Amino acid sequence: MAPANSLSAWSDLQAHHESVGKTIVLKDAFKSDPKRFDKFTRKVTLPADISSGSNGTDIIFDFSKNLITEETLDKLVKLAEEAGVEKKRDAMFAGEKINFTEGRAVYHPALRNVTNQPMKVDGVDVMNTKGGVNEVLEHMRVFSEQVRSGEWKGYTGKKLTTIINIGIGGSDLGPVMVTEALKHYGAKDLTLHFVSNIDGTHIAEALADSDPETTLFLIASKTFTTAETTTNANTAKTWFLEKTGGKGDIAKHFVALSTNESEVTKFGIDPANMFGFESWVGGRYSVWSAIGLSVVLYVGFDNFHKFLAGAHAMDQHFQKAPLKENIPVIGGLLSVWYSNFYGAQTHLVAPFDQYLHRFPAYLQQLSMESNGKTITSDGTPAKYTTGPVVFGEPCTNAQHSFFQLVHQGTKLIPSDFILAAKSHNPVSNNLHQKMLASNYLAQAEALMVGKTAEEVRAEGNVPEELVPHKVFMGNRPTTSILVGGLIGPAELGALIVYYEHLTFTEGAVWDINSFDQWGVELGKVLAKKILKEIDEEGAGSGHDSSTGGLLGAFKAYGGF
Ligand SMILES: O=P(O)(O)OC[C@H]1O[C@@H](O)[C@@H](O)[C@@H](O)[C@@H]1O
Repeated sequence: MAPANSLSAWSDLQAHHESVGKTIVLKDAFKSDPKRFDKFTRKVTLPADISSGSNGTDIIFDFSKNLITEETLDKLVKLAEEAGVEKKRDAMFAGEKINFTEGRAVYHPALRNVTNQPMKVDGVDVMNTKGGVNEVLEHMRVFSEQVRSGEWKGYTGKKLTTIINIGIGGSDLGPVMVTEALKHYGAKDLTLHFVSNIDGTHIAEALADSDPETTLFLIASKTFTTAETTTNANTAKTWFLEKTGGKGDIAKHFVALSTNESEVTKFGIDPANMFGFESWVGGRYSVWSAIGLSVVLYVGFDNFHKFLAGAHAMDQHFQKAPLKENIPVIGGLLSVWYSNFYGAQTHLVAPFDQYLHRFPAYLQQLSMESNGKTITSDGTPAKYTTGPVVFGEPCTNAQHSFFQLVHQGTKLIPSDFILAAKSHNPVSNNLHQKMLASNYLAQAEALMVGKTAEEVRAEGNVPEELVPHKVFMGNRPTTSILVGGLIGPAELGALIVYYEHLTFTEGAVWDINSFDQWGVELGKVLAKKILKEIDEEGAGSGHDSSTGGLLGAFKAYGGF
């Protein structure tokens, strides 16, 4: 594929940005077009049998408060066409090796292919082959039901009531985020811990809280070679064997979620207690795979299945909807519009939902590990900016911390606001929910309409020298996502997949490989070398004076 800036739609968008984009005033656009909301709002509906509402759940994506006209959207769609977004999407769903730097298919949609469409990689039916998607799912169902019912017992015959998932990156962020988001559906008698950091505090605190007789460890690692995970897992194993005086049965208390059977076996886990998946599942796309076992244990298999089904519904929308109606495509194109034509460097995602408090952290890996790349498909550096810095926190909290900058700072921060119409906790007769919703609506409105100097003065009693400080420029774009009911498993699945395919669309336009992650390697290699040097005499070798100086100081102060 060609670099994005060589496409004719790109130059066309540049000219369009100069003539229209730069001058569009959103509040005026709404005044002059009463149909603007309808024109730029798109909807998916999740069917009743999977959704949390008895009539199905609509999820509304309101793109109307973005800096676009109908012409802009047409031109962005043209860019997607010229960049081959549809062709690339179809190649992904056909199991082609679109992860061209690793020679792998990108096939996580198969994990949520609950309608059992034929899906093949290298001619192999990944759904029904031995060890394939359906078999692993069945293993997850059986195992989770055994653990949840107490039929699966620890070495002293007790029910397992503490689950410690040890994993990092994609083997942690998905399970953490989803179990938090679906806490309402979680088993109340289960305590979950997620240990990811190599900082010994993380595993120590989880172990201090746990009883070896009733603890189940899930060692979650696609490669089973990640230093943090293998070190934490070994520490957990030592703790378990010490605490049980060597009587503890590893087979009853440790399972592996991985693609690497030989390393799993070396660690001492019976392959019968391994839940596998394939190399075509990228770490940041793995919550749908065996890596999601903690989710299944916590919310039960039926809910996990709905989670997959909601994701599948969004996959189908992405596959079938024409580009101009295609919700993740529009989201991705807007990101390109702001990044490449307005110079935006960031993207804020603010869920107005406490259960979604880890959603922005999850999206950081999804987006920034996928599209934090410079090199395009022909091996040359992109001459345009690529993946934005994604950040966020739940609202209303974020409003009381960094929203100052979003409203009055010098940077353009395209923002997504997410709200569910219904709360799982309608306390105080829904007062909280109504206040939450009023903030969700008010923030997007305030960011758009702003406040002029005249309006500030009209409020009266404002000293003239304070007027400029109280002005809000407005015209700051937001996308409002409204879940027309509760956020249950299916709704959550669909929301995640919206962002997955938004990220796909961005990468497809930018002509980068969204599916490798070479950028995480260099630090790992250097850390290995330095780890050795900590145990050797001196302050290491071949380092710059800062690294060497700090290494020496660390050893001296730490007594190493
Ligand atoms: O699941 P494992 O193999 O332990 O990897 C955990 C994480 O490691 C990081 O360095 C990246 O490669 C991530 O994409 C990955 O999710």
